[in-house]
Amino acid sequence: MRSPVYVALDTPDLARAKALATRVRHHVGGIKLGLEFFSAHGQAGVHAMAELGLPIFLDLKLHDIPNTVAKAVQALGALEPAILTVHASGGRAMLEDAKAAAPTGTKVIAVTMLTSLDASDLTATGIVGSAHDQVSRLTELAREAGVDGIVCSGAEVAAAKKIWPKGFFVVPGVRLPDGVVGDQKRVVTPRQALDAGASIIVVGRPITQAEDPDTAARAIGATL
Ligand SMILES: O=c1ccn([C@@H]2O[C@H](COP(=O)(O)O)[C@@H](O)[C@H]2O)c(=O)[nH]1
Repeated sequence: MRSPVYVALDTPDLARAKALATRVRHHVGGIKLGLEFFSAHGQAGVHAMAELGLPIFLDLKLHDIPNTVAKAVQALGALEPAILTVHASGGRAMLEDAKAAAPTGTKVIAVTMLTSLDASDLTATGIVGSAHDQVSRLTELAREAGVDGIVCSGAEVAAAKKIWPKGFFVVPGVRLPDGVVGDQKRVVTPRQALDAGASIIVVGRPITQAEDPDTAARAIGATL
């Protein structure tokens, strides 16, 4: 069975991304390419990474008016990513149009509340309620809009799964108990995320910044 761990290759260096992916390929289920990589290398870079044969999660977190997002999704279609992210807060029409514009095999996943935010960040942006309330609200919206699932932290995934039992749940902000948290605020361990209902977990720096990335990836896999 394929590992539920997707490694986030957050680097603008194509050679480094390829080298990292090659080292950890037997311990992960796929690779996640985000804004840092895509801004540096665009579609050509994604094609180059796809040659490694692992599923590609294109984490661009699209967020704009429905027409613009739909056209962007269409333009990305040739890449046929396994997973593509948009922001749930873009609204129902944007989510519906993103899903309609995506290739059949691509899961369109809505980011609810970034794992780098906590309750005080919500308040500062004028959002009423807890992280749990916000994720629940946006999970319901994503379900109604017909996308395939959501991104949330491991602290909310069980509640989100109750709202949407058939949803696909992506959980970043994952750390081993003694791990460096960095800019993440809502963090759980890989095991906790999966036990709570994550479909896949995203792990970046704990693997990519490790002295020995394959040992780090293997160590995370051993806890699952
Ligand atoms: O809410 C979110 C959505 C996406 N991410 C992305 O996941 C990885 C996490 O990297 P770490 O180094 O393991 O912290 C990164 O690419 C983010 O862009 C997220 O962290 N939270």
